[in-house]
Amino acid sequence: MEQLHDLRVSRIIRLASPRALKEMLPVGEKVAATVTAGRREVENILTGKDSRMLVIVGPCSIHDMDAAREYASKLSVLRTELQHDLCIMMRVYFEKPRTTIGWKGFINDPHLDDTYDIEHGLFHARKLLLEINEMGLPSATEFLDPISPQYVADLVSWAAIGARTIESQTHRQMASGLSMPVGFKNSTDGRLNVAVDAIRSAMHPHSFLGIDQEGHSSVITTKGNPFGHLVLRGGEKPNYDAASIAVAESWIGKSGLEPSLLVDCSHANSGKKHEQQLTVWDNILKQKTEGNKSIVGVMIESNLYCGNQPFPEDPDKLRYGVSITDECLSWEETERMLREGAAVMRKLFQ
Ligand SMILES: O=C[C@H](O)[C@H](O)COP(=O)(O)O
Ligand SMILES: C=C(OP(=O)(O)O)C(=O)O
Repeated sequence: MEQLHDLRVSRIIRLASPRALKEMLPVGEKVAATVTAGRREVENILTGKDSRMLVIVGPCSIHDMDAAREYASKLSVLRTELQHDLCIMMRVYFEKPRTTIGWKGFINDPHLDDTYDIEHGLFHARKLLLEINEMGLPSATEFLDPISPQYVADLVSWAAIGARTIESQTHRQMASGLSMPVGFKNSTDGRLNVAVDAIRSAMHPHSFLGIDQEGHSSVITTKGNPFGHLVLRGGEKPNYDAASIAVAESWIGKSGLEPSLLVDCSHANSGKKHEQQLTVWDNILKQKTEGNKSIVGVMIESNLYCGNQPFPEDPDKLRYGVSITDECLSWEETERMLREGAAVMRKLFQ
């Protein structure tokens, strides 16, 4: 008989189960407290019980554990300093959705050399998330692969469904079972309706195919996620200005959702130019000063040093602390803008 299966599969490597990884890298009390408190903070901001601005800030992607740790230790100090006005969490993105092809993030290819050592990627992603939470700094990430949450989602306080997967039933189902609030991005061309559909879909229970903690394929039945919200990331044109925010508010209002949204200062809102994020941030602060209530948070792409660098032919030649995906603001710029933003928020609520 002719072979009928795996005609285009060249390799299958069995991985350790989620439970086995968690036994190797268990959660301690401090980490559990950080994750839970981070999730509650986001929930309270989304429902208006907490009037601070949520700030999800950090590298476009994680590729170097040392640089990520250094960034996290600086950010955890700033989080404490500005905690009365801003709720700061670190963007810790291990999975990258690509427009066509490209490096798909640390979990997929941690050595940056097409060896796809996913076991290493999952281990070190989990280890870094433990370290960041141990600093008292909650983490935010995008979930892209529907299996990876089983390995790391217990360490995440805010999650995103990205612009490229917002219409995917698989991702909406996954979000319905995630334990943290989930931000849904508008589509890459700027449509809001698909993100609103995603939020409404994820609010409901679903049953679907997934894996359990032992790695066995299973029927997963979820309860629905009541903390879905819209993230404006721009599309064919930016959508952070007051007129675009009014359109978003109307979409949310019509759908009966909580009137809370986040603005991504990067991506199509910045034209992927790192310094443009400052313009978006200033505009958001101006809208807040003028009385806007619906914008409850922002996302900022920031690293130790500004800009980005090409994906390396030789990973040893990488510049330390510089993004290998989208452009990022430098740490100095980030610190300055967040201090200014905190001062604006403080004045508003005095
Ligand atoms: O955040 C990173 C990128 O915007 C996203 O992954 C798409 O990147 P690409 O268009 O370079 O593939
Ligand atoms: C890819 C990202 O965003 P978006 O889905 O908005 O393009 C990202 O935040 O890394």
